[in-house]
Amino acid sequence: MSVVALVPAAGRGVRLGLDRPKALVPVRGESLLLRAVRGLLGSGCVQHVVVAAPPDQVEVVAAELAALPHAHVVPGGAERTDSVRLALGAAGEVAPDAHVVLVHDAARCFTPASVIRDVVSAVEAGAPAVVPVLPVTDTIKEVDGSSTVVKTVDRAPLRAVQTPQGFNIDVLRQAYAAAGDIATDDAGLVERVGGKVHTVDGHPDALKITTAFDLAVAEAVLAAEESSAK
Ligand SMILES: Nc1ccn([C@@H]2O[C@H](COP(=O)(O)OP(=O)(O)OP(=O)(O)O)[C@@H](O)[C@H]2O)c(=O)n1
Ligand SMILES: C[C@](O)(CO)[C@H](O)COP(=O)(O)O
Repeated sequence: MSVVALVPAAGRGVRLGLDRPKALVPVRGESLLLRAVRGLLGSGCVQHVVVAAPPDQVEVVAAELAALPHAHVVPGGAERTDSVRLALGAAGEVAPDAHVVLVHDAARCFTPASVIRDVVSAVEAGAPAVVPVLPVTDTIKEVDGSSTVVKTVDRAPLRAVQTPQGFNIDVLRQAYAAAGDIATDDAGLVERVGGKVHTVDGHPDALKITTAFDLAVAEAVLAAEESSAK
């Protein structure tokens, strides 16, 4: 029995606006993707990784990960959901004994190992689907089409969702088999087929690198960590 992680990394990074796919963008000399895959394998609870690469960059991505054992690369799709579906298909061949599957954004490459382990432990303890979450800290308002506030939403029960999201592999396969549409996250597909999704504590370090500001914050935090370690 093993744990396989699927890493959707086929996005273009339009909001980051650089000259290459976001997963291949370096932070202090190492790409987001290399950091994400190494973090999964280094957590001690993931045995196989399947990366969904931009279809025209499969060889570049494979070369990027060549030094890591147990990392496989497949072409991704047009939407994140398509990329995960393709990686999930390949997982059956790469890790036929997998009982737990994680789905982890390459763009959340600073996720602490403790979060990865907590998600895996919760699935192994019997949860069909598990997501790491953080409380919402801003005031949230609903607005209408003319940018006018309709109401202030009670934020107490709201949570911001991170990755890795963990699943019993049969549950995720069933959700993807039933899904006729895309979703912004994988647990959303499990919800649509009536599956129960559990939560564990997320971590601020598991932020998704989306904009140039996020990248600058990551650079600054790593630089500070490196200089305090000297
Ligand atoms: N067709 C796609 C789109 C996204 N992703 C991956 O899904 C994760 C979360 O997506 P996001 O952060 O939105 O990345 P991009 O789609 O690249 O960003 P943008 O929307 O700015 O282009 C990323 O690791 C991204 O590479 C993917 O594998 N396949
Ligand atoms: C999966 C995810 O990272 C959870 O927060 C997020 O939904 C991805 O969304 P995106 O719009 O594809 O960045």
